[in-house]
Amino acid sequence: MGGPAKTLSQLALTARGGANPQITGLAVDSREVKDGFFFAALPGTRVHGGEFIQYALRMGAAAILTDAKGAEIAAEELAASDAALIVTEDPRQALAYTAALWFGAQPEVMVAVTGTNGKTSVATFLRQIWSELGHAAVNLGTTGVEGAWTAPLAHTTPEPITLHRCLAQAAEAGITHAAMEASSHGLEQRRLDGVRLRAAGFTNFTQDHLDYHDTFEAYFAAKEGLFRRVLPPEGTAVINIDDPKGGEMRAVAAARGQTILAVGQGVGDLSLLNQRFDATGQDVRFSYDGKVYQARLNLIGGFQAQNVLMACGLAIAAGDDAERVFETLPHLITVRGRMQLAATRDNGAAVFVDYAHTPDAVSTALTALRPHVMGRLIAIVGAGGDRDVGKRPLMGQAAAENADIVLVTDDNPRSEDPALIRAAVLGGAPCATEVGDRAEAILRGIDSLQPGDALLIAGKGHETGQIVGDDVLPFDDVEQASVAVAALDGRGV
Ligand SMILES: CC(=O)N[C@H]1[C@@H](OP(=O)(O)OP(=O)(O)OC[C@H]2O[C@@H](n3ccc(=O)[nH]c3=O)[C@H](O)[C@@H]2O)O[C@H](CO)[C@@H](O)[C@@H]1O[C@H](C)C(=O)N[C@@H](C)C(=O)N[C@H](CCC(=O)O)C(=O)O
Ligand SMILES: Nc1ncnc2c1ncn2[C@@H]1O[C@H](COP(=O)(O)OP(=O)(O)OP(=O)(O)O)[C@@H](O)[C@H]1O
Ligand SMILES: N[C@H](CCC[C@H](N)C(=O)O)C(=O)O
Repeated sequence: MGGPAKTLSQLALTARGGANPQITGLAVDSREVKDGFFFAALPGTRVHGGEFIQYALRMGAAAILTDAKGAEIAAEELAASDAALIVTEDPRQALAYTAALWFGAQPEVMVAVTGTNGKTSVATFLRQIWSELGHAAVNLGTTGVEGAWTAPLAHTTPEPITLHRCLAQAAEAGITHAAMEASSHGLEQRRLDGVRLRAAGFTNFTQDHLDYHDTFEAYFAAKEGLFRRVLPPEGTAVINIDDPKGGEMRAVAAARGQTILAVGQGVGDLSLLNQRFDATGQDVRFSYDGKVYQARLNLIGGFQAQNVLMACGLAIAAGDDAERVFETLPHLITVRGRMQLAATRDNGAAVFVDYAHTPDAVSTALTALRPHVMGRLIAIVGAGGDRDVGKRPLMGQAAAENADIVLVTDDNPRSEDPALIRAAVLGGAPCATEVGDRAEAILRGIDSLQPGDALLIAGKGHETGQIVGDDVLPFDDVEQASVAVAALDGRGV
């Protein structure tokens, strides 16, 4: 994949001294370098990639891309080598454009969506809409590549080499439409800079990832990069103007000359007017271009209507007819691990699995379940290890404020002591019950369900493993829920 060797100049790169070798492949990790490769030695969060230039040269690298620091670290080895050297202030951006040129093809219609919560949901709904309209479509993000062509992904927004390899494979497989998620890490690290977008969406902005971005301002600046840098001026920005940061994002996009399509509740170009909830979903009324529409959504959770409207806005912005887009809405199905009905007890009580792993998502998910539930709302929450520590008590608080009963349990403790993470979550939910073992928490939560009650198991959604230290132990909330219901109600799974 990537075709035959290309010279540096074919990749729009200029090396010091004008060297122009043939490149046989690209690598961002020195351990993947082979003879004739281009190695991007990037400044890292733990170490500078310049430390691995010596190894890459030994493996036969024909060209090295780095910044001044990387060139300084490997000055001696570079001087002794005849590999071409490209030094730039922003090697991550250069890598993104190089990967785009190397792999060449991208699906013809590409859009991206950013925001703290809702990216996977919007991208998945958009892919479903496109598929209903007859387009060969995929969505790419936290749940991998899904749709007419599938592949696993390790990141929500893959690094440029993986991303462009994947886009080129999708294009070669006949995929014409792709909706991708733009994570703040991905934007900040310029992973999307070489992607040709027609439209981009902004869902919302609340607390997450402050372990990486340090401040809210830096976190927002990363997200803004989608409209400030990646989406071209002729693209359409689909903005949720209900979010307190929506106005700011709209101003960034407008200043760049992008067309704005505002989505909101009772305001905006695509405006949600009413919602009526029942046990299996909701009926929605909305307006677009001066006309009022009504549609059935077989989706649980009021916020999913906002995500659906954002997906509609992106489909329209990317070129589809609005009336035809709206006709697809009754066919949309639950996104894996997002307000997914995992099991139902014999007494009718329902168990939902959801990926809420931020304070706002926990409160949104629980608030959204209320109108679908007659009895009590029980929540199981936990927070991930090696992630934003500030969000832990806030997640506990969000659960305590919006559920009738809360159980605090483990969610990917990674390298941390799970008891300390639980203690931090319990700090915001002092009345909660602590049950470290997640399977036991699920069993106890389900055991307590009475007729009309519902249980929300938050945090892991589609995930299939519990990360403890360096081990990934098989664990699937949906599976655990159905096993527990079967055991308690005396049926086979
Ligand atoms: C924090 C973060 O985003 N790190 C990403 C970053 O790596 P880094 O800066 O930490 O790398 P490093 O370990 O300091 O090493 C520096 C450089 O040396 C290279 N290296 C390292 C060792 C070696 O032997 N040889 C070598 O060449 C590395 O490939 C790297 O380019 O650049 C790497 C290459 O592009 C990424 O793989 C890596 O993602 C790591 C694995 C990661 O877990 N990222 C997560 C946090 C992430 O990106 N998450 C987002 C957000 C999800 C969400 O919204 O919830 C996502 O898009 O998935
Ligand atoms: N529009 C929304 N507003 C607030 N919360 C939402 C919204 N959409 C989804 N959520 C909550 O966030 C959770 C994660 O949703 P989703 O996976 O779509 O977001 P994401 O941005 O892709 O997250 P990540 O990048 O971390 O995977 C959902 O399970 C739900 O609890
Ligand atoms: N993309 C998010 C997912 C978090 C999911 C939750 N289960 C956790 O492990 O904290 C992250 O890596 O921060």
